[in-house]
Amino acid sequence: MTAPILITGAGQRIGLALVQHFVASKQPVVMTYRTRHETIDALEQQGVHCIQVDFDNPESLATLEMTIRSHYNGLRAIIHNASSWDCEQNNPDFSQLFDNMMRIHAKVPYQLNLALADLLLTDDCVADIIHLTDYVVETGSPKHIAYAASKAALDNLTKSFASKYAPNIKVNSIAPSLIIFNQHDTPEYKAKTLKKSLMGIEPGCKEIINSVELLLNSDYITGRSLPVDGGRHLK
Ligand SMILES: NC(=O)C1=CN([C@@H]2O[C@H](COP(=O)(O)OP(=O)(O)OC[C@H]3O[C@@H](n4cnc5c(N)ncnc54)[C@H](OP(=O)(O)O)[C@@H]3O)[C@@H](O)[C@H]2O)C=CC1
Ligand SMILES: Nc1nc2c(c(=O)[nH]1)N=C([C@H](O)[C@@H](O)CO)CN2
Repeated sequence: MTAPILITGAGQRIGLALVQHFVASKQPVVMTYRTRHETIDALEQQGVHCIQVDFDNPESLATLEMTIRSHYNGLRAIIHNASSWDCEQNNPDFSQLFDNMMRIHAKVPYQLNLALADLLLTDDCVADIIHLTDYVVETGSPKHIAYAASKAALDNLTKSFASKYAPNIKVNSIAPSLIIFNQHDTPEYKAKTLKKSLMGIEPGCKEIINSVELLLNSDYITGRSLPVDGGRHLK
């Protein structure tokens, strides 16, 4: 029996698309969600193990580790997808914002990678850790300062864990720019954002699915960041 892939923050959008992709390809998957979106019922009916986790809760990591260990003897991969795209404009308490960004984007992946590494080593194939970072790791972001810094920290964790866990576990980042808009995005924001890349499109979750599959199927790529950004760096 193939060991499951663990995906965090998969109750909606990209994480959910990844879960649905793996269900369709018969790859076992276990996911965490914070808010019980209506999607969770359907996933559970399809046999997906959905674990409710709010990583802001200090006990959440120990509880998640215990739950994973009580159900599985190994993991094929961990995909750190959970994220909060928060900004200074919406958070006058900059200290709290910084802590929140660093916790979800860097501290949680750091602690889970250390706590669950032995489960990644039980499979007879090379295992994977994939960090979802962001194009702004390269540039910073004046409107999402703490967010960008925390994603840069996650990108650095990729390098450290790739060295620490080679050759049995590959560790890579996927660094997207626009993949999918949010429901509240205005037409003006969308038009402005589409102009930021050479391709000028909202590509959709398939770009991340394809990138994840590329990394999972590689025997050689590790310690690297896969840019999925429509040529934004050349605009
Ligand atoms: N969408 C895009 O265009 C881009 C996405 N990315 C990155 O790709 C990844 C997926 O993006 P996207 O699907 O838009 O992500 P979302 O903004 O939809 O967030 C993914 C999930 O993270 C969960 N989450 C947030 N905070 C916590 C927490 N404290 N504890 C547990 N879960 C939490 C959310 O839970 P809840 O449902 O409860 O809110 C949400 O379902 C992210 O890492 C993102 O930064 C990077 C660049 C562009
Ligand atoms: N957790 C999230 N991170 C990011 C999101 C998002 O919706 N949730 N969206 C973006 C933007 O698409 C940006 O890449 C382009 O404006 C960035 N990160």
